[in-house]
Amino acid sequence: MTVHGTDRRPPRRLALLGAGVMGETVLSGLVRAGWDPATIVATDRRPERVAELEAAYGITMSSNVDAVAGAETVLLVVKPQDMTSLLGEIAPALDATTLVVSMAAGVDTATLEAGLPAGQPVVRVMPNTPAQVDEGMAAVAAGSSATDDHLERVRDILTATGRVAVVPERYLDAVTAISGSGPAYLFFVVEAMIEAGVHLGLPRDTSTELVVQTMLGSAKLLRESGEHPAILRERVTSPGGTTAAALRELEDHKVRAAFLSAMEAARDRSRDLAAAAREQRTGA
Ligand SMILES: NC(=O)C1=CN([C@@H]2O[C@H](COP(=O)(O)OP(=O)(O)OC[C@H]3O[C@@H](n4cnc5c(N)ncnc54)[C@H](OP(=O)(O)O)[C@@H]3O)[C@@H](O)[C@H]2O)C=CC1
Ligand SMILES: O=C(O)[C@@H]1CCC=N1
Repeated sequence: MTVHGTDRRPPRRLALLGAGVMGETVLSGLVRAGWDPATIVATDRRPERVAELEAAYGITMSSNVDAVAGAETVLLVVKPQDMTSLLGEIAPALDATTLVVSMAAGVDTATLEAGLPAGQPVVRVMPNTPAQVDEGMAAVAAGSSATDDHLERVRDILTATGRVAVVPERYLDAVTAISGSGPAYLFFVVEAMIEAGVHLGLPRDTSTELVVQTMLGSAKLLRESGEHPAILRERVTSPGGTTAAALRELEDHKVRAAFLSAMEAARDRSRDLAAAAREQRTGA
């Protein structure tokens, strides 16, 4: 059921604007963590998406302007390219005390603040999709009017689905390249290893199980041992053995350098998105 207005419902604690992949990741995590769906209102552009999310989570879907009216916290989870117009749409409807949290790659707090009423508290977040299984990694930076209480509120939302680091905003393009986009690189590696297993003659399901459990077990070993990855790698690499033969190929193919270039490209793309958002704003 789509409800507009504020009649006889509990106070809206959270408005989530843009319920795509990342928006649903946050939404589902909060509901899993026990947030009352009646205190969450979300929006999306596509009517079929609205119906799907109402049915799945029992939350209210609304228009952007109705959603932000009276909300304590507004989460912006639209693509960077859609941010300027969304800010323009909601700015007149925001209460002065409402905390605005952006999860968009690139778009900096100065640009967000410039599109909102003066003094509006803003926090920028870079989350990632492993939050879907409560193993997220999010980094958070405060805008010029955000207080420690605002950061604490954002931390409460994000710790429902994983870990949170508060960082200086100048780190966020690098964070985006590492943990924001990072799951995609690891899925890419997993995909390549599964294909390699098939190439070596393993049935696809056997190869998949071997690779996925190896990835999970290696991550757990890293976390629980606290050892440097180079030490753990050395422990697998028997002198003159199979691992040394494989690692030699990875070095010959410059895989380490490729990772560095890939993450520089992601960092640079984040900067480009920021510049485009600034231009959109000043051209608006
Ligand atoms: N996916 C990820 O792993 C991560 C994403 N992010 C950030 O999260 C944001 C969203 O990314 P993602 O979820 O992947 O993208 P999606 O395209 O899946 O989700 C964005 C959603 O917002 C909707 N939307 C666009 N404009 C509006 C509007 N004005 N009002 C309401 N809804 C709107 C889109 O509709 P439509 O389909 O019609 O465009 C879409 O459903 C991005 O800024 C991205 O940088 C950050 C970290 C990780
Ligand atoms: O690819 C992107 O732009 C978004 C930001 C980080 C992960 N996904």
